[in-house]
Amino acid sequence: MAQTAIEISNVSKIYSQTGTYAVDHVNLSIEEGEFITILGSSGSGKTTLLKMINRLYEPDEGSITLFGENIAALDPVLVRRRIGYVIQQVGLFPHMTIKQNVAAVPKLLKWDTAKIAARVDELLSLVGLTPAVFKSRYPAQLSGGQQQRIGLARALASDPKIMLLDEPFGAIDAITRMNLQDELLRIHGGLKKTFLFVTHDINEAFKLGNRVIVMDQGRVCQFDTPKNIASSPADGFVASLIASSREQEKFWEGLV
Ligand SMILES: Nc1ncnc2c1ncn2[C@@H]1O[C@H](COP(=O)(O)OP(=O)(O)OP(=O)(O)O)[C@@H](O)[C@H]1O
Repeated sequence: MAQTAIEISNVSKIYSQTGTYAVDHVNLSIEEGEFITILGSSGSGKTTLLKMINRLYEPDEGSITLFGENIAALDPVLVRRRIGYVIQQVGLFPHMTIKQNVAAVPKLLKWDTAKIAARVDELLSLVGLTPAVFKSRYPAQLSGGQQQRIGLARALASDPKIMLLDEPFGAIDAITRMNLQDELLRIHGGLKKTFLFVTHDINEAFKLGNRVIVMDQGRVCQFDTPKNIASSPADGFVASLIASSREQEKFWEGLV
């Protein structure tokens, strides 16, 4: 049986400025190797939940364990090194080449030069960019989609077991986004890592996730397979999300 990769027990986060629960008593158990998507509207607590998993934020209540270890007892820097993190604003280092960007964490970990060079080539190929073409370019010389691929390569560099992806394709055009989704599925299938992917797009969530977490106002409304959620929505919010997606389908059917 697969090991539990992430266990979230009764976790809450209350921002002092507003006094309301951004994340409200969340319980989740995620198995190693799963591709989990977190779906919810703006402000539903998706990013806050993700940031508590890599200790960018601390929960006000509850606990989080990664492979059985409570992260509150670990050095936050160590936790972050064990987790790959990709965000919408990729945040590549502008004055470093693509090679230097991808090599940043292995360099911090003091890998030897030959191992780093081989890893950079391997990762660029994995994300679909020819190493010889892209290695010596700077981030500004890449398209948004290519930068996002580099962000993914950089996050994978030290071979973390868990990848957190916060709307990584949010600012990408529809066609590139579809290609990136397919590539991400291929990469996930080959790597056996646990992926947690945040999106507000129901089609993206249902296409990528083997299970989907639906969030609303800090709470988990449903956590199940796309098929089960589509056939048995747990509450009115989930039902309305599915209904809105079906409305869009009808719109397209009406056009052709
Ligand atoms: N640093 C902060 N200080 C105060 N309130 C915050 C902070 N970050 C988020 N919030 C509030 O917490 C709630 C959850 O925010 P969060 O960013 O986690 O939502 P989200 O689902 O990721 O939204 P989006 O899809 O828009 O990124 C929101 O009501 C937001 O206004």
